[in-house]
Parts: sequence; C-alpha cells; structure tokens
Amino acid sequence: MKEFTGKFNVQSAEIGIVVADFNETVTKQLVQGATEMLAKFDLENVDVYHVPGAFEIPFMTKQLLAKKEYDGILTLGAVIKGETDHYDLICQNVASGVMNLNLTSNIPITFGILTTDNIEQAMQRAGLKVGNEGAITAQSLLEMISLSRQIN
Ligand SMILES: Nc1c(NC[C@H](O)[C@H](O)[C@H](O)CO)[nH]c(=O)[nH]c1=O
Ligand SMILES: CC(=O)[C@@H](O)COP(=O)(O)O
Repeated sequence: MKEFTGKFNVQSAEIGIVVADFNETVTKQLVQGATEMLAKFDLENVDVYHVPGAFEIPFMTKQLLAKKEYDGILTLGAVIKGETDHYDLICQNVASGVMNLNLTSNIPITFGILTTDNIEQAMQRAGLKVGNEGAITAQSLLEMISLSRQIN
C-alpha cells in the first residue's frame, strides 16, 4: 500500500490570499494567523487581495486563477448573522462559489470564511479560545499543495 500525505513539500510555493474586509476586526486577525503560519514554512512572498465582502471573494478568486500563477489560493472572511436571511444567501452562495472554483481549477483553494451567529463566535475563531481559522486554513492549503506536487 502506498500512502500520500501533504507533509510538506511546499518550497517556494506562491500563495494568493483573498480576504473580505467586511468585519475587518475579525478578518485582519485571520490574515495575520494565515501569514504567520505560512512564514513558518519560509513562505513570505504572499499576495493579499482585499475585497469588500465575502460575496466578492469568488469573483476575485476567479480573476486570480485566470491571470496569476499561484500554487494555491486562500479565501478568508467573516459572515456574521443579522436580522434577515441575507446571511444564509451569502453563506450558501459564497461556499458554493468557492467549491465550484476548486472543482474547475488545477490549484487548491481553501475556505477560511467564518460563518457565525455573532461577533464573539467569530473572534473566538480568529485567534482567541478556539484557534485561528486563518492559520488552520493556511496549513490545509500547504498540505494540498504538497499533495498535488507528489502526484503531478
Ligand atoms: N453581512 C456581511 C457581508 N455583507 C456584504 C456582502 O458580502 C457583499 O459585499 C455585498 O452584498 C455587496 O455585494 N459580507 C461579509 O463578508 N460578512 C458579513 O457579515
Ligand atoms: C451576513 C449579513 O449580510 C448580515 O450581517 C446583514 O445583517 P441584516 O440581516 O441584519 O441586514
């Protein structure tokens, strides 16, 4: 039996980050967590693209897939429930948009977009008690890049 894991052939990987500035108090922490994780693997040549909100993430990601040569793309955002069903529409469409791009591109795209009931839950997942989703998503991206390199 031959097993493949994503541990960790990521030398010189070119990474793009697409981050939504909506709920910036949270998302800037996600970017920090992600960039600190990437720096642990000496990956400091990271491009960060800021979009207004999570809904704009799939479009910007699609643009990067068409115009840049990244080894992987990281999407970061924080969608926090309000009084209306706007939250549900954004979450569903952004998640399916990112997944569709994953399935049609030849590089991995990871999903670091928080979808929470309130700001407290989001902050907990941006570096407080429950870890940093940006760091977690960055590590997942590196594993996928490494795995891709092993099979290509
Ligand atoms: N309410 C949140 C939004 N809303 C904005 C949308 O993402 C989008 O920018 C707007 O509808 C214009 O197209 N975005 C978030 O990232 N987080 C939210 O909680
Ligand atoms: C996720 C959202 O779009 C949400 O924050 C908007 O709030 P509301 O539903 O109260 O308009």
